[in-house]
Amino acid sequence: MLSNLRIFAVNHKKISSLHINNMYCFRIRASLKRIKPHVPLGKNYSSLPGLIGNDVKSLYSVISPPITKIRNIGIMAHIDAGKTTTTERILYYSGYTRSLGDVDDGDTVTDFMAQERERGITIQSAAVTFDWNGYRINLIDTPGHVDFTLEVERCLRVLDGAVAVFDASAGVEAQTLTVWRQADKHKIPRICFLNKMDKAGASFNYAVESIREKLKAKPLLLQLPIGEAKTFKGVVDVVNKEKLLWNPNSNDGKDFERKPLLEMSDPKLLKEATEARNALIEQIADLDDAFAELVLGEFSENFDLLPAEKLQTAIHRVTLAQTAVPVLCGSALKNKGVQPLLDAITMYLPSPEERSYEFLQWYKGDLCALAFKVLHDKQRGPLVFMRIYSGMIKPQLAIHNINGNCTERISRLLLPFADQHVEIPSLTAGNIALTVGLKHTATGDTIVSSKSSALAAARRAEREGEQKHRQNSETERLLLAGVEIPEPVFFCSIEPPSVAKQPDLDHALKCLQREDPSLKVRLDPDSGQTVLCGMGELHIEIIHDRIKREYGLETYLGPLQVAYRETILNSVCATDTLDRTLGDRRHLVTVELEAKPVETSSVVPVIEYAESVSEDILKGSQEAVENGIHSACLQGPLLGSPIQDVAITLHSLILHPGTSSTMISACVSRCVQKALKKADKQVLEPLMHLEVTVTRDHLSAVLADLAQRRGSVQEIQTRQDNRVVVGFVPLAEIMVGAL
Ligand SMILES: Nc1nc2c(ncn2[C@@H]2O[C@H](COP(=O)(O)OP(=O)(O)OP(=O)(O)O)[C@@H](O)[C@H]2O)c(=O)[nH]1
Repeated sequence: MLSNLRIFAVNHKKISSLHINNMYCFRIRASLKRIKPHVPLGKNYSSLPGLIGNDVKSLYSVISPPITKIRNIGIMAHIDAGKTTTTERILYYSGYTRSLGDVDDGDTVTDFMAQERERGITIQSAAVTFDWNGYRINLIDTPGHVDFTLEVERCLRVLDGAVAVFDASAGVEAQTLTVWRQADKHKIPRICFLNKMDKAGASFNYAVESIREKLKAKPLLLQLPIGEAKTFKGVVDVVNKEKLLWNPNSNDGKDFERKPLLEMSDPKLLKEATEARNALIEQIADLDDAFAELVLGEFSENFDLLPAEKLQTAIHRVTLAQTAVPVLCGSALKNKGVQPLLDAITMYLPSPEERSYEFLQWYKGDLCALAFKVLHDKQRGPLVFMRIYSGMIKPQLAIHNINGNCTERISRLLLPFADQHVEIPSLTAGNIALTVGLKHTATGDTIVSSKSSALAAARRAEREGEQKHRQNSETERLLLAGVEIPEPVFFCSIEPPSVAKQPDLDHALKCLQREDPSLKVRLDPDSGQTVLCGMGELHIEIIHDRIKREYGLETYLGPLQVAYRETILNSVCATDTLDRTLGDRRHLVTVELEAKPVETSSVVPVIEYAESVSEDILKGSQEAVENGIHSACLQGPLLGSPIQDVAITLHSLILHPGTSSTMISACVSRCVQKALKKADKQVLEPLMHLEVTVTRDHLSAVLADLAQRRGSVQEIQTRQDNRVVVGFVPLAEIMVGAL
C-alpha cells in the first residue's frame, strides 16, 4: 500500500523511549521514479554572456554592481514544489538562457550534475548570477529532498532573502516547515510564491490559509489569481490595481499585458482588488508605525490616493523586519507570474547592506568571506563558492582560512553561471564569487585577508564580547558558518575494486567530504572496512554514483544499515585501576566516575569534573581523560552503537608519577564501559516523521499498513478531498528494501 503514497516527511522524535533530532523529509518513490536517459552536459550553454562574446549585456554589468543593487536570494521549498522550474523561467526571462529548460526533459541549467538531470531533482545547490532591471541577482537553487537538508541550511546562511515556493494545491508541506524554520533561525526575509496555480486542485485561499496556520506567518496578499487550475490565466496586481494577463498563444510567457483595472470592463475584479488593497494597507499600518502615520494623516479619507511607491516602500520595510511575508502566485510551468516575482525580489527583498551582520564591525572593511560550497572540477581543481561580506577579492590574492589555520592563494576569480563561468578582475562586498586555486578550503570555512587581520578582528570581537555575552572563544566568534551538521542515520561499507585502488577511494572520499560535511567516513575497527555514513538512502546512492562517474572507481557497497544508538536509563558509578609496567616504567591509574542520563540528543557525552578532582592533576591529563570517555561512548554495550544522552562525571583520578596519557585514556575508557554495562540500557532507533496524503477510500488500508510497520499516527487532517495522515514510523521499516 505504501507504494501508492505520495509524500513522506521525516523526523527523529523522542516518543517515550526514542529520540528527537532533526526534521527531515523523505520521499522514497519520487526520488527514484523519474529516471531519465543521460543528457550530455552543456546542451543549453552555447550562448552564455561573457563566454562566447555574443549578447554580453555590457561588461560593466558583469563587474561589481553597487551594493544597493545586489540581491542574494535563495529559493526554498518542499520537494517538487517547482523550485527548479521557477529558476529556469527566471533565467530565461532575465536573458541568460535562450531556451526554456525543463526538469522533466532533464535539461535545466541549475541542476547541472549528471545525476540531477537524470533524476529530475536538485542535489547540490548551484549559484547563478544574472541581472534584472538593473539589479544583480545571485540566486542559489537549494535542494528540497531531506537527504540534502544540510545543503539548504548552508545556503541559507549566505542569503539576504529567500523566495519560498509552494505547490498551490498542497499549501505548506512538511519540508516547507523545515526550511521555513531554518530561514527563521538565520532571520532571512522572505517572499512566498504560490506556484502550480494551473494544477487541478490549486487553491489560492487554501495555500494562504496554510501559510497563516502552519507557518504562523502574516501573509500580505500582493496579488490575486485570475482563475484557478484549468482557468488560471493571470494575476491581479493589488498594489497597482492592475491585471496581468499572459497571452495564451505565447509559448514562452514573455508576452503578457499589464492593464489598469477599470470599472467599465472589470467591475468584479476591481472591487476585489480595491478590497484587497485596503486590507493590505490596514495590515501594514498595523505593523509599521511610520506607514500608519502616513496613512492616518494624509490618506485616511481615501486609500486609493495612496501612491503605489509609498505602499511598496512600506512592504519592503515590513518584509525586512520579518513581521509579514508578501505573497504572489503563478505557474512556472505554464510561464505565468514569474516576471512579477522577479520585480518583487528586487523591490521587497533586502540588499546586502540592509542586513545587519554583527561581525562586520570587527573587520573594518578588511576581507571577510564564507566559503559555502566546494565543487571539484577535473580541469581546474577545487572551485570554492564564497559569499563576500566585507572587503574585496581579486585573482592572485593570498587569503587566510581561519578554520584550517592556513594561508593560500586564489589563482582566478569567476562569476558563477551553473557549470559555466565568467572570468572577472575583482569582486566586492555583497557578491558571490567563485574562486579557483584554493586547495585546502572546505565548505563552511571563514576566509579573511591575513592571519593578522583575523587576530585584529578577534581582539575587537573580544572587546565587544566583554560588553555583551562572553560564551564563545576568540576564534569561534570569528567563524561565520555556524551550520550544525546533523548526525547520519544510515551507513554502509564501501570497498574499492582492488586493494591497490584504496588510496584512490580515500582521495575521492576526502574530496567529497570537503564538498559535503554531512557525509561521514570512518574505518570499522573490527573489519578494517571503510564505512560511509549519510543522511539517507539517496544521499549514499548519489555518493556511490559520483565516485564512479567523477573518480572512475567502481566501488561495492555493503548492505545499507540504519544507524542505531544506545542510551542508559539510570545513574551508575564505577571504579577501575590499571597497573602496567612497560620496560622500567610503571603506569598506575585509578579512576572513579559516574555515568548518568541527560537530555542532549547528542552522541557527544557531557563531561563534568567533581570538585574533589584537583586542577593540578587535570592540567596534564584532562585531554587523555576526555579521549578515553569519547572513545568509550562510541561503542555501546548492547549493539556497539554510539551512546547518546549521557553525562560522565569524574570523581577521582589517582596517577602514579610518569604514567603515560595512553594508559590514562585506556583506564578511563575501560571504566566508562564498565559503568555503561552496569546501567539499565536501551536501544534507540531513528524515526521518520511521516505525512501521507491519501484519498479517503485508501485511508483504512494506509492506517493498517502503518500499524504493521510499527508506526504511530498523531493526527489525520483533511486537505480538500484527501486525508493527510501525520505520524512516525521507524526508519528501518520504510527503507526501499523494506517496501
Ligand atoms: N502543473 C504544474 N507543474 C509544475 C509547475 N512547476 C513545476 N511543475 C512540475 O513539478 C515537478 C517538479 O518540478 P521541479 O521544478 O523539479 O521542482 P523542485 O522543487 O525543483 O524539485 P527538487 O529539485 O526535486 O526539490 C516537475 O514535474 C515540473 O514539471 C507548475 O507551475 N504547474
